[in-house]
Amino acid sequence: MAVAIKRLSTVDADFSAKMNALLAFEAAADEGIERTVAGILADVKTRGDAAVIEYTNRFDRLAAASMADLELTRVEMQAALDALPADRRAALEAAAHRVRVYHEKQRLEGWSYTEADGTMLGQMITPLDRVGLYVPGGKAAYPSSVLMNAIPAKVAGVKELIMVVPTPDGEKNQLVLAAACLAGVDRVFTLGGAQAVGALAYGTQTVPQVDKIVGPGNAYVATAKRRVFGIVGIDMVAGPSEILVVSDGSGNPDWVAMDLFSQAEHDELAQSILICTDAAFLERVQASIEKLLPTMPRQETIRTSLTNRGAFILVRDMDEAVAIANRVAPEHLELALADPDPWVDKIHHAGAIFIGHYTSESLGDYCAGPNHVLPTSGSARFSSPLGVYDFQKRTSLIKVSKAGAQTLGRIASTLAHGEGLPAHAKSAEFRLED
Ligand SMILES: NC(=O)c1ccc[n+]([C@@H]2O[C@H](COP(=O)([O-])OP(=O)(O)OC[C@H]3O[C@@H](n4cnc5c(N)ncnc54)[C@H](O)[C@@H]3O)[C@@H](O)[C@H]2O)c1
Ligand SMILES: N[C@H](CO)Cc1c[nH]c[nH+]1
Ligand SMILES: [Zn+2]
Repeated sequence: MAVAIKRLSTVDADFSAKMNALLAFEAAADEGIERTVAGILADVKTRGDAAVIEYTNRFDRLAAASMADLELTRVEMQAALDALPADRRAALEAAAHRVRVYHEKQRLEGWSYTEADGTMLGQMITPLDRVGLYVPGGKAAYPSSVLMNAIPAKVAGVKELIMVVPTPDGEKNQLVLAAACLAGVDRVFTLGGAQAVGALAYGTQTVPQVDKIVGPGNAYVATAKRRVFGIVGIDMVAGPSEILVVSDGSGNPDWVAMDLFSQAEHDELAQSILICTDAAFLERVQASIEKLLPTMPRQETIRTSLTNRGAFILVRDMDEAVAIANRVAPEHLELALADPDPWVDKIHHAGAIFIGHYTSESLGDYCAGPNHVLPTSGSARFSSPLGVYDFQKRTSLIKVSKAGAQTLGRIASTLAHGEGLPAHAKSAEFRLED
């Protein structure tokens, strides 16, 4: 059965309406999910461990009697790392190294300057004390997400990393445990969904309350993160994975088809879009999809994702392609072009840009170095990849000299009177000499 991927063309009169429909999906806006998550969070807040255990047993089909059954020991994590086959361990270590090197460049440094009268002003950078890492594990296990979340946190100097990862049916993914060990995660609980987010946000008798929760997850996780924001910090509300390929008809259609599959296989809700200036190339990619899909183990997920949320968009030229890409603001954008470099700085909204035929998005997911936790659902218009800066806080520093207090005191006093706040004015005036 052919994959009925949507076809759009900029020459169509209703192109704009079709684009709106394509982008209408809003992550976690489902009312049923909102209600379920609100109930779980309230229950975890009130009953703590008991509620966490009940929801985990229900949703992940476990039989935990106490929280001790839902926490992994250091010994277990080390054993997982030690038992890894040599090729997997080498790949994990190589990826961890590359991710660390890239993220070390992101560390924010403090700064200060001193004015002529001796007043010093500056900014101090401090790491967060305790962070919760959500590692998804419902439909697939993500050791790479352990590295992408934990390594920047460690580079920032976070003192304590608490990881949660669901283990449906009690299946513990050994590569996930090994990655947690390698990345220096402090504690791991086998919890998922809204109950895991609630435990980290409110703290329970066993799970320590964290300052910030980071990491992607499904709609239950995203909704829970949005609801606990304010009690704790969050990195972003991540939706399903997305890829947008911009093609000029050069390159291999099989490569493009597989790149579209690579995000579609994550989730039925993932989005894969191909924008192309060449109608004949779109047909070649469609043929590649039909040829390659039967060879894929997760073909039903890919088919559903491509059918419901995928699209081929025929454009008149590269300027149109870039304008549409900027409107979509995708999580991942591939420039599958013969000469991609001139187009890079015309892309203003994308989580990550993959430049040229050899840069498959999958390399970024695992080991190129940049983070794979990226803004989705158009939020690349205003937010950035997860990075070291997400684990650092800025504090302003102000040290006013006696001379500085005279100049600043007069300005502050005048403005404070203007705001009708006499105590503010007096506190500045007390320090004036005349
Ligand atoms: N942005 C990224 O960097 C990135 C990386 C990896 C994965 N992802 C995305 O993360 C998502 C992972 O989703 P997942 O489902 O595989 O794992 P998940 O860990 O996010 O969710 C699993 C949990 O969902 C909860 N849940 C499931 N059904 C429920 C229900 N009916 N009621 C209440 N709770 C329920 C359960 O508690 C379960 O433990 C995918 O969309 C994938 O594309 C994103
Ligand atoms: N593509 C995902 C982010 O959207 C990250 C990932 C992890 N493993 C494979 N891929
Ligand atoms: Zn991926």
